[in-house]
Amino acid sequence: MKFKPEMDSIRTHTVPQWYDDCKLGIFIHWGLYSVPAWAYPSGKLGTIPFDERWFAYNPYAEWYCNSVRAGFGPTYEHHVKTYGADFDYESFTDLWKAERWDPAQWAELFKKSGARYVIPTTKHHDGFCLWNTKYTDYNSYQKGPGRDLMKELCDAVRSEGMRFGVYYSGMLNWHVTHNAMMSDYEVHHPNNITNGYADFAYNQMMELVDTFEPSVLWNDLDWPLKGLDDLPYLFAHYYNTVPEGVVNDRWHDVWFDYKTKEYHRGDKFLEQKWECCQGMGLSFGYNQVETDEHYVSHNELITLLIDTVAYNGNLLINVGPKADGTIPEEQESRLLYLGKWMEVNSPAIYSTKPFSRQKEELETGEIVYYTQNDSSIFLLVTNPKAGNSTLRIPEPAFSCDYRKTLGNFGANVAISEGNLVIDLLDIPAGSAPVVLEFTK
Ligand SMILES: C[C@@H]1N[C@H](CN)[C@@H](O)[C@H](O)[C@@H]1O
Repeated sequence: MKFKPEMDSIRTHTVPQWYDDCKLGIFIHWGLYSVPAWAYPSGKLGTIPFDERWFAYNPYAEWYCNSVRAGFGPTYEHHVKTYGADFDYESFTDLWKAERWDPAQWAELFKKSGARYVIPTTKHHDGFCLWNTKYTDYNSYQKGPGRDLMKELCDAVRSEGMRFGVYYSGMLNWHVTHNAMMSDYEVHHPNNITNGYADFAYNQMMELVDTFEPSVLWNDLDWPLKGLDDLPYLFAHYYNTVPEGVVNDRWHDVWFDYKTKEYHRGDKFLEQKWECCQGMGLSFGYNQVETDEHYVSHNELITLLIDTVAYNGNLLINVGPKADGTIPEEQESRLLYLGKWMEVNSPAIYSTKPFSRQKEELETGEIVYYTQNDSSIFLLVTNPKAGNSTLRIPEPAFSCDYRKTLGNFGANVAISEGNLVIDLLDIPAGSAPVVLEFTK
């Protein structure tokens, strides 16, 4: 066995090339919370104080259970009006049928989007498990849909040639704790800090490793504090079982292969591999209250990917399916649009590395990004003007030869008075970002 259950051994693990190259993944938040599918679209994570103003007005629809437990606020009021004050969260198992779910359709759509890995919630904070786990009957095989949703999805994803990872909420389990969490402190100090719960989480994570041999272990928030000593055993077993496996950074700072960001991007890493996750709207779980206005636009989604890849990151964009197993049209439309763009422009995305300059804002309003591979430098122009326009890039970061545009538009390129001057020709109105390739 290459890895021993000691941190010195674990620290020898490096980020596998596939993870660095693939750049785009699909996150999926699907569970009991998809039945009520209701949250107050209060605002983006990071823009609202992380106190009652966030927790009682939580825009994350997958936090429905906790928002109702608050006992006040819009979600609580919606729950009482819609289901009655005595309707407990676990009763949603009787209403969740997934009657229109076709995992092959999901996998086909994700493949078309250009994504190369898929990470579904196997168990979110509510504690309901989406696989036939032997550690609790509170799962989708014993209750609700009556199916091993993760096995079916894993098979469909892999049959499309994509990698399958698993999200697991190690720290929180609202099937075990019953008080509302109304502060960051309470979220990180739940009262299920028993050794028994730590063992439960460890056993379930080991079961996920042995059952699915997932390409990514995506733990959320933190790991049970009485289970931290278990982690070297978990990581060693995981890496010995899945040699190309990769682990995120939400394990109480014990270890990570890559860093994560959620919505709020702030200062981006460059040397360290990282991943940004967010919904297309303000929520991960499907929120029936959200309309198209809450979602990033089709072109903003592409810019989000570019702004992540140019800084050495991967974008893990979330899909929040409806309880019946269909994907909301607004989300499907954005994934297909992204996929059409990737069909033409993916050479500037897949298997690239950050360039010496990542982004610059031009006086004419365009924002230009750079990526590179061994033979080319790519210049990606977001929000290009319609028709013909001229970009002037002062003190250009390179002097190599212009090769071609990636797409159906023209360009003339020259160096003039120390500027890289690019005439963009025939850009359609509302165009997605356009890409020019230069030969090193
Ligand atoms: C990906 C997101 N992570 C946060 C915790 N930071 C969760 O609270 C949220 O529901 C979602 O799963």
